[in-house]
Order: sequence, then C-alpha cells, then structure tokens
Amino acid sequence: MATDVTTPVDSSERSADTVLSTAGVTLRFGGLTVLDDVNVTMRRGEILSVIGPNGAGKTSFFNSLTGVYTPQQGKITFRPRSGGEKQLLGRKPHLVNRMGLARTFQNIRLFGALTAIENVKIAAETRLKSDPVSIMLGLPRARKAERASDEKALTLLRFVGLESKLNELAGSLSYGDQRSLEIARALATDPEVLLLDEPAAGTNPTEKLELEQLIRRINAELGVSVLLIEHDMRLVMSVADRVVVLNFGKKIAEGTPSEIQRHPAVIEAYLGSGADDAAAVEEMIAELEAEHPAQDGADGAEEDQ
Ligand SMILES: Nc1ncnc2c1ncn2[C@@H]1O[C@H](COP(=O)(O)OP(=O)(O)OP(=O)(O)O)[C@@H](O)[C@H]1O
Repeated sequence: MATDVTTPVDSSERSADTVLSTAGVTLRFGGLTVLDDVNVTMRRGEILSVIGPNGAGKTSFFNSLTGVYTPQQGKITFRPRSGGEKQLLGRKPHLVNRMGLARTFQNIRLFGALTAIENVKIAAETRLKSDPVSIMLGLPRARKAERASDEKALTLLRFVGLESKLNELAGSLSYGDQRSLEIARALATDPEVLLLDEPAAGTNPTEKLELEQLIRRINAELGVSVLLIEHDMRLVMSVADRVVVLNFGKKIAEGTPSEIQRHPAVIEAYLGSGADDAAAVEEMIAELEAEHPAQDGADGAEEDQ
C-alpha cells in the first residue's frame, strides 16, 4: 500500500534501499530502438533525474515505467514499502498507479473545465473506498468518503501553494499553477514514487524556483521518491541526488550532479546534439569552470556504454 502523502514521513524512516529498478529494458518501434538495454536503479527516498538531448528516450522511459509502453525486453521491478517485489512491465497504467507510481505529463493533462479542487478530488477518490450504491443513496459511508476527499484535496492544494485558487477553473490558471495542480493531482493517489516529466518547461524564473522548493518538500516532507525528467540543467543539478543520462536510447552515464557535469560522454552527447540544450550545457560548463576552476574531470561517474 502506498503511503498517505498528506501525513508527513519522518526522514529517518527513509532507507537507502531500492524502490524501483529496470534491467535490460529495450523498447522498439518498428526498426527504431528507442530504449536499448537500460539498467537504472532508484534508491528509496532519492531524487533521481533523467537527462539527455531531445529524442534520447526519456519520455519513452517514463512511458515504459508507467505502463503506457510495453518494452519488448527487460524487467521493471517496484519494491513497495510494504515489502515484496512487483513486476511492472506490461501492466496497465491505472494498475501501476494503484501500486504506488504517479506521474505528470510533458503536456499538461488537466480537466480544464473543472476547478482546481475538483481535479485533485477526482484523483483522491481513486484511493478512498465508497461503493456506487452508497454514493447514490447518500449513505454515511459515502458522505464520510466525500469529506475525506475534500480534506485531502485541500491539504494537497495548500501543500503546492494553490490554496487561494481552489475554485478557479484549471484551464484559467497560469502555466506554473497548472503544473503545480498536476503535481497535487498526482500526489492525491498516494504515490511512493512521483515521476515528473519536464515540470519546469514553460515556467518563468520565479515559478522555477518555487518548483525547485516544491520538489524538495515532496521528497523531504512526504518521503516520496522523485524521478525527474528535465532539460533545465540548473534545476537538475541543484535538486537531484543522482543523475542518469540517456542518449539514443542508451544509458551513457550515471552519477552525482558534480560527476555528471564534467562527464566527457555527457558533454559530447549534448554538444553533438545540436539542440538548444547544447548551448545551455556549454553555458553551464563555462559558469561552473568560473565558479570551481580545474577539478579532475568526471572521476567516480559510472559509464555504461
Ligand atoms: N509511439 C511512438 N512511436 C514511434 N516512435 C516513437 C514513439 N514514442 C517515441 N518514439 C520515438 O522514440 C524516440 C525517443 O523519444 P522520446 O520522446 O522518448 O525522447 P525524449 O528524450 O523524451 O525527447 P524530448 O526531450 O524531446 O522530449 C524518438 O525518436 C521518438 O520519435
């Protein structure tokens, strides 16, 4: 069973064991190998970021973890707090979510014509037990469940900083607020692992800073492990405990942010990609070199070519 995210978790409860792992995950579309023998281990309680140039396979990796895609080969293992192991490969997305993984999407998917609180309540209700007949008859059990989902949605909206916008239509919120609402909605399903797909995309500098703090709080206060796909290198390097780098569907490196920042294969992948990221990485390297001159390269980072 997933933890109730509205109840803060003592950080001492968070151990360093594995919460999620992939072994040999390979995904193909026709002749195109989108993920090639990807092995990733996520420790319970960590913030792990997945980076890589455009088209590297990051979203496909998320889609494989959450049941949207079914890789042709490999294993995806989730180890819930309650013990045991669950195999995720080939499971339907709603079952993966029920097991304890929740995600947000690169393109925000909210119910624009519903209010902020209604969006979160819908997700919260998937976790609260009340049968359809009790709801139709307005029985005490259904009323209790309704109150519980109201309270949970309110707590989560407060947590993400949208308390004053409960009754605003999701579609009328600013882009940054919609991102926060999407996160609240994902948290309402009580995940042990939260997967965030480019949460900083389209946000302004203030919203980026708020997002950074929110990710830290989700991790530290709620004890939720966070898997983060992000192109914003500053955010990744500041918030992630560890970083995994994909390029052309392969994991090319894994390590702490400081190891990854100077990893030759990572720099080459970005600079060779010709994408917008390349300029950002060049700028980041120049700034880092100005801040911390001449360290000894990428030692310690694991290469996996
Ligand atoms: N459903 C699909 N059918 C065919 N090809 C796909 C499908 N989904 C993804 N791909 C291909 O897989 C490759 C990886 O795409 P993916 O979206 O996973 O990359 P990404 O690293 O998330 O990129 P970006 O940073 O631009 O979002 C791309 O070449 C893409 O065209």
